[in-house]
Amino acid sequence: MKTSFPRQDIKVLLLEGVSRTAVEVFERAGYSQIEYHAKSLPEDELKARVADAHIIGIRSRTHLTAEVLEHAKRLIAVGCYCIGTNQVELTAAARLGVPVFNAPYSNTRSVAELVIAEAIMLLRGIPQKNALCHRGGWTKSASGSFEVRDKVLGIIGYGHIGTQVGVLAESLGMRVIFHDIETKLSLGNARAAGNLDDLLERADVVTLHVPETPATKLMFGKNELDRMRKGSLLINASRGTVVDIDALADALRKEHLGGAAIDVFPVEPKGNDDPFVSPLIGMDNVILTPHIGGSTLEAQDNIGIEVASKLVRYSDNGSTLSAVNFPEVALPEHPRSRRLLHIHRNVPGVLSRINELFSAGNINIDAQFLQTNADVGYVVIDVSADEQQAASLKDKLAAIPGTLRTRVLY
Ligand SMILES: NC(=O)C1=CN([C@@H]2O[C@H](COP(=O)(O)OP(=O)(O)OC[C@H]3O[C@@H](n4cnc5c(N)ncnc54)[C@H](O)[C@@H]3O)[C@@H](O)[C@H]2O)C=CC1
Ligand SMILES: O=C(O)C(=O)COP(=O)(O)O
Repeated sequence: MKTSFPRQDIKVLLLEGVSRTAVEVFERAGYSQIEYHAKSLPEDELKARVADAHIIGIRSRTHLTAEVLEHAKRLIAVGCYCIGTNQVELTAAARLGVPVFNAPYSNTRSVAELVIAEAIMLLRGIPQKNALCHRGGWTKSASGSFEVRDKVLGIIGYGHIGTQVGVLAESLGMRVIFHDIETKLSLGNARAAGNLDDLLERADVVTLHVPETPATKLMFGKNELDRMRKGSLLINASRGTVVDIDALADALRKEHLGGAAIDVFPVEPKGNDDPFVSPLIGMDNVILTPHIGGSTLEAQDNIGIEVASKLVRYSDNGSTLSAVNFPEVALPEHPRSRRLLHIHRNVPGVLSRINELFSAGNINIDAQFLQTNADVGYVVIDVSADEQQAASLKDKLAAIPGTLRTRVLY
């Protein structure tokens, strides 16, 4: 289908080494202006690179703050090639008329597998034994080494990842308890703990799977660590801001915890050439991984396809299905009509102004789709109009008070 804004004029900026499958999706769809960076960019360079970008693709490291987004004057959409979207100021993006997409499930299994592997390794004391062997030592002993069977796994945040971890853990014979702020359907024999303290007091291994929100920031500090059983183990593959890392280092030094596996940190290096600094460095009973919970080839390839496809679909057809900050509209193709998009602040009266415009111009509306959220209204109008009429309608739509963006798609 011919779009009114040629695809070859649409600039796609891809950062943080997103999978090449994303590039292939864009290229197959006719998008040829693709700027690809293997790293996240320092803020000044980011502001410069986003200035003429229509589509931006990032992973967890790039912070698209309101200030950065203000520099992206041509921005149509953002794709987070990951699950977390905390790195984007979602409300600011919505207020600029920019939908943000992610891949809510594509790396779920990868994180769950890593967590299970870490639970096994930690319960067997493998990190310490491995470190000692590398130093030429040898401690063949069963002391402090346990099977996972029959141990209690406490899952905090029983969402997509938490439930997958629970299912895998039960298949190994673990007893699963969980805590969530929402009421959740238990899978298998998992049971909701009475509350967070109850979970901490019962679990042999605690694993965190909450998103980064104001409520989860430092939700796991000295109090929570003190509540954990002596010798128990902590796994965090959620976000580095969730755990007070100094309090964790302290609990490990005092041997209150038996070990930990940490994949995410309050401050993470921007790329693979930058140094990693953490109070946990040098602790043999701690597995440190460089935020690779979701970094498997399977997950990254799927994420590349999933997010790029959502971005292409929005750019070509206007569909916002599964956008995380935007009214969701799934649109059929109407190739014989012209499609106009109108994104506006969600204030009373905009839709009637839009419809007045069409009736005054005697333009027939073939189909109309409207969805709103607290901040934004999104209207898609398919009309019988020629190219000139569509261009003039776009200008008139843009003049309606409260308008954030208008586009003629085709
Ligand atoms: N290490 C890595 O590479 C990866 C990390 N992640 C992180 O894992 C997080 C979780 O992912 P999903 O399971 O897909 O998200 P999800 O949204 O399906 O599940 C999160 C769960 O946490 C619960 N929750 C929220 N606030 C809570 C609180 N204060 N206390 C207890 N429960 C709370 C929610 O109700 C929900 O059930 C992501 O937001 C992301 O930050 C995701 C993928 C890869
Ligand atoms: O999916 C997520 O939320 C992750 O944390 C994975 O992030 P990444 O794409 O590896 O930077």
